[in-house]
Amino acid sequence: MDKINNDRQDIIEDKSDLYIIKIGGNVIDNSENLHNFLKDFTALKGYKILVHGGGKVATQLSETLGIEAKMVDGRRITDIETLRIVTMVYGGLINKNIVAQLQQFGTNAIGLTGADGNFIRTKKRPVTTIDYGFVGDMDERSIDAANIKRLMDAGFTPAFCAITHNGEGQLLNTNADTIASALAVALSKLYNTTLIYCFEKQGVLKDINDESSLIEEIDPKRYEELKEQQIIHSGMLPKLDNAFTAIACGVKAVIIGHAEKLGHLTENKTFGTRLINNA
Ligand SMILES: Nc1ncnc2c1ncn2[C@@H]1O[C@H](COP(=O)(O)OP(=O)(O)O)[C@@H](O)[C@H]1O
Ligand SMILES: CC(=O)N[C@@H](CCC(=O)OP(=O)(O)O)C(=O)O
Repeated sequence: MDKINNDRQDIIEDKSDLYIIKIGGNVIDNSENLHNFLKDFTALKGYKILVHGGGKVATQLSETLGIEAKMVDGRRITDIETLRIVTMVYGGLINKNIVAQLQQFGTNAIGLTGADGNFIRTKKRPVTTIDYGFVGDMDERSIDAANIKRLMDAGFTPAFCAITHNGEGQLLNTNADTIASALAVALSKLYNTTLIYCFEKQGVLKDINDESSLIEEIDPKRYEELKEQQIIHSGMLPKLDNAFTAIACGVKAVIIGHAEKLGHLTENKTFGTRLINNA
């Protein structure tokens, strides 16, 4: 075992397998699908971290409260009212329900924002032509990998929501795909890390309306072509950008696939779209 010199603390490299699994808002919104997914998550052996979104639920609550939900390039414009809503929805309602269900299945989950344990510190996105409000951006020092490892060594399974903090008392809203990718990169220094994006489709599709049109592998060149042909658009663009960043920065494998297929990993079978880093 090698000793790694981490900025914040010295830690021992483990190099066990670690799965970082992100679950998207459309699955969370369906209680049966979420339940099945959490059961499959529990069945997966080894070290695991869950990251969840919940954008769909936050949008619904905003609208119920008469606050318009505004997204630009897949990111939510987060004014102070919206920050209150996302904190309640992601950090409270969704996170605690997920933790309770994981406990029911036997996973000793601990529900976290980035402020808890100071595990994820971000910086408020600077105002340019667009003011995103209380949105937090990550950098290479944002994640405290050493203390997350300690939590897992103590037997806990972290379940992160999409709320972070700036270390000066301010909570910030951070895209859950980005959190999953940054966690995977930081923890890949310590573990053999696989990043899995689970959502409501079979993976990256040639035709978004045809679930049988799965693209099984994508490399950076193919990604550029698919973008040009507008086969990939909207929320899939930041997801793939995050996924390619992860694989270029030491993450062993990245999979994008249907939440109902997570159980394939327990049987050592793959699923969805795999990213190839041939850069
Ligand atoms: N080629 C594609 N294949 C699959 N989904 C795509 C594709 N292009 C765009 N999308 C869209 O990307 C969405 C996934 O992104 P997003 O909504 O951010 O996911 P999540 O629910 O995981 O946060 C899909 O629901 C789909 O509408
Ligand atoms: C800044 C920003 O956009 N944050 C996201 C966080 C939630 C999220 O990522 O949820 P899904 O994975 O379900 O899309 C948002 O509020 O929508």
